[in-house]
Amino acid sequence: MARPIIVFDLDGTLVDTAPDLMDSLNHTLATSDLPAVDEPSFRRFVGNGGRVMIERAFAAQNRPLTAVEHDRLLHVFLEHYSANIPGRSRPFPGATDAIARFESEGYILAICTNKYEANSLALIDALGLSSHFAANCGQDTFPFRKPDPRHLTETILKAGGNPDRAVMVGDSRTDIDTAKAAGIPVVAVDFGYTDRHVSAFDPSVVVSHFDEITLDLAHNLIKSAN
Ligand SMILES: O=C(O)COP(=O)(O)O
Ligand SMILES: [Mg+2]
Repeated sequence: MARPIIVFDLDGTLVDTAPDLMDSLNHTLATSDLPAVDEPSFRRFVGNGGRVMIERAFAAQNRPLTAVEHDRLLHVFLEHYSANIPGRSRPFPGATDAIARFESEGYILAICTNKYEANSLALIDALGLSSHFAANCGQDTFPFRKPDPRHLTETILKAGGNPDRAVMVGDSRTDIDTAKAAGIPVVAVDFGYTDRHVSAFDPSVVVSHFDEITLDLAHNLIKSAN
C-alpha cells in the first residue's frame, strides 16, 4: 500500500511567521503613508499571500489602490520579507516532534502554502527542516493555488504520495476549503491566523497543540475518508 502523506500549511500552522509578516507588511504600508496594522487586523489579512494581504490592508482603511501601486508594494513587501528570513519565525510548539513522529512512522511529509515558493523554501531551509519534506509547494509552484484543491493534490503527487492516503493540517478557512474540495481530511489548528475560530469552517477535527495530532488520529482520518 502507498505510504501515507501528511501535508502542512506553513504560515500559522507549522511556523509562527506572524512577527515577520507583520513587520514586512507595516514596512510596506509605511511607504504609502498608511498607519501600521495591529495583530488582530493582521490575522484577518493573512492567508492568501502577500498581494491579498496588502489589498486587504488598504481596503480596511478605505484607501484606493491602483494596480501599479499594488505591484510596487508587493515588490517592497517581498524584498523586505525575503531579506529577513527567518527573522523571529519559529516552528510552533510540538511541530518538530510531530515531524519526527510522522517521519518515523513512514509518512511522507509535504508543505502546501500560499507563500511564494522561494520564500517557503528559504524559510524551511533557514530553520533546518528542509530534509524532512518531499515537496514544498507555494502559490506560484503551479498555475493554481489554495483554495483550488489542485494545489493540494498536485503537492501530494509531487511528494510521491496518493491523495487517497493523505491528511492536511492547516490554520485557515483557505486550508479547510481546499482540503474539503479535494476530499481530503483536514486537521485545523486553533493557534494560527484567522479572525473566526476554525471550527466555523467545519474541519474534520480541531486541535490546540501539535501533540494532539497523533498517529492514531491521522490514521483514523485517512481510514474514514476512504
Ligand atoms: O502567507 C500567506 O498569506 C499564507 O500562507 P500559508 O498558506 O502558509 O498560510
Ligand atoms: Mg496558514
